[in-house]
Amino acid sequence: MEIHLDNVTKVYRRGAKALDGVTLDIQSGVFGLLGPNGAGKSTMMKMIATLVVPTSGHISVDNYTLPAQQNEVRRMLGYLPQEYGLFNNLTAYELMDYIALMKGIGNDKQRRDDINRLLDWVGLNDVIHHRVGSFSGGMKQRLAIAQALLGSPRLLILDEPTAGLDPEERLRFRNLINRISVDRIVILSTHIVSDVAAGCQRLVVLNHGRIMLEGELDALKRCADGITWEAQVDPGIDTEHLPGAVMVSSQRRDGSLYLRFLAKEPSISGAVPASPDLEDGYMALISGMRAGAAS
Ligand SMILES: Nc1ncnc2c1ncn2[C@@H]1O[C@H](COP(=O)(O)OP(=O)(O)OP(=O)(O)O)[C@@H](O)[C@H]1O
Repeated sequence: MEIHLDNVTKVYRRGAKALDGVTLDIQSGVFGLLGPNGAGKSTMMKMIATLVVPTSGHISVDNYTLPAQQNEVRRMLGYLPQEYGLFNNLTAYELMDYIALMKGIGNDKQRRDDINRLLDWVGLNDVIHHRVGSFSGGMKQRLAIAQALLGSPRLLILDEPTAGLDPEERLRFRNLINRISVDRIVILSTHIVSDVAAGCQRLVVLNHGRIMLEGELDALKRCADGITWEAQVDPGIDTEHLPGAVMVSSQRRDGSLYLRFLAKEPSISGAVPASPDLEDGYMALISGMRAGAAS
């Protein structure tokens, strides 16, 4: 399975350029779409989900061209939109049943088996017959993920799927995604770096509608090679205004302040080089301190 975007641009009616000449190939596996708010992630996902038409450029999913063959693409699609309005008066089972019918899963036994299996998978087996309105935010999100999986879609698009999940649920979600990613494309968008750390084979970093980096996770780390530093400093130091530095984190421990920052030269005495992680690489890219390299 393969998705191809060729020089895709989207300009919304009031002039916002959400995507700006994006060219990209996506193959089977988990593909992460990372970027700050407004980067264009949702727009790209909606385009692949056949809900937004590009202003210019071309998109194909397998041999189908969008928007001309959108019905063929919809048949292989599971989609979790960023804002998912669930029907609060239905039970989890009723909601899943309704969506399964909409997706054309007509066989009663298959529908029942699929629903029970998926609700079990996302850990909602105890509340199958409870009303959705009584669910916590995390439970609603898990139900929204389960509905996207109905019909075993070969293409799964998850827009900010971990929003509203607590750390334990995040972990459960990552395991779930790893288990279902075989032989299909899973595209997930997030602005949280650790969401892509577990499980994404490839990722794209988007900013202002453009691809800043495309590659494997290591390519993101490498963006902060040679510019990541750690220092133990006086707690009174003004960390907001360190010349030429981008602050990644600061932690107070035992009366001292421990800084992790990016800089071409260590602007603080006693700073030692640190081995970059994904967060450092992401900050380096987004702050413009280091241009990304395709791998
Ligand atoms: N329907 C719309 N009409 C006009 N402008 C839009 C529309 N949808 C998105 N935009 C604009 O396009 C740009 C990209 O938005 P998009 O939602 O694709 O980004 P995003 O990376 O998903 O961000 P977020 O995580 O905040 O949703 C933003 O400037 C946004 O304001």
